[in-house]
Amino acid sequence: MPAPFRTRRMVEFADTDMAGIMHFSAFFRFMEGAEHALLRSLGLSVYGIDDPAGGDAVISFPRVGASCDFSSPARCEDQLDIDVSVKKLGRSSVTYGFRLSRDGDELAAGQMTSVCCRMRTGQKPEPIPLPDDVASLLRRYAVTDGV
Ligand SMILES: CC(C)(COP(=O)(O)OP(=O)(O)OC[C@H]1O[C@@H](n2cnc3c(N)ncnc32)[C@H](O)[C@@H]1OP(=O)(O)O)[C@@H](O)C(=O)NCCC(=O)NCCSC(=O)c1cc(O)c2ccccc2c1O
Repeated sequence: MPAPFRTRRMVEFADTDMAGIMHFSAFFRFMEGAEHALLRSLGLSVYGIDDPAGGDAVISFPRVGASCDFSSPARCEDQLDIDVSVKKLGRSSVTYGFRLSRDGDELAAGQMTSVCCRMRTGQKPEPIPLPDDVASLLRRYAVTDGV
């Protein structure tokens, strides 16, 4: 099984709540930031990729699902390791899995699903098949057979 993509991020004061622990919404920001870092590491960008059909539409990845389970609190100035893997590659969708840990101890685990879409101003996003080159790059972090 390939190693997950790993990035590290410090918990800032603004990520915490009045109890001094990281707010649940910040976990989603950390997961999203880690996914964007994974895309950058593959030469892709969160701002979009070229339309395989040509033309000037933007191809991007709106989210259709996100969840996270929280098992232990994180505190201001903790350094969190965020591991990202690709749990599922569908026709147009990508489901990422995330593990957030501190010094090897898991604090939270989550997942997010994005759909590859052609985006046109004022129109609903149009799901399109994942371009082969993008799917091939994402497979580097695939964790299940047949992905
Ligand atoms: C995105 C949609 C246009 C998809 O339309 P629809 O759901 O009708 O499409 P399909 O039924 O054909 O399904 C396509 C594909 O998605 C899978 N899927 C659908 N729903 C779910 C779900 N809930 N969980 C898991 N998977 C789901 C389905 O199985 C199909 O998979 P295949 O692999 O078999 O093809 C439409 O759903 C839509 O417009 N939704 C609203 C999107 C939205 O507004 N999201 C919230 C804001 S987006 C956001 O926060 C965001 C964050 C980022 O970090 C971004 C980064 C880069 C770009 C954009 C970002 C972004 O928008």
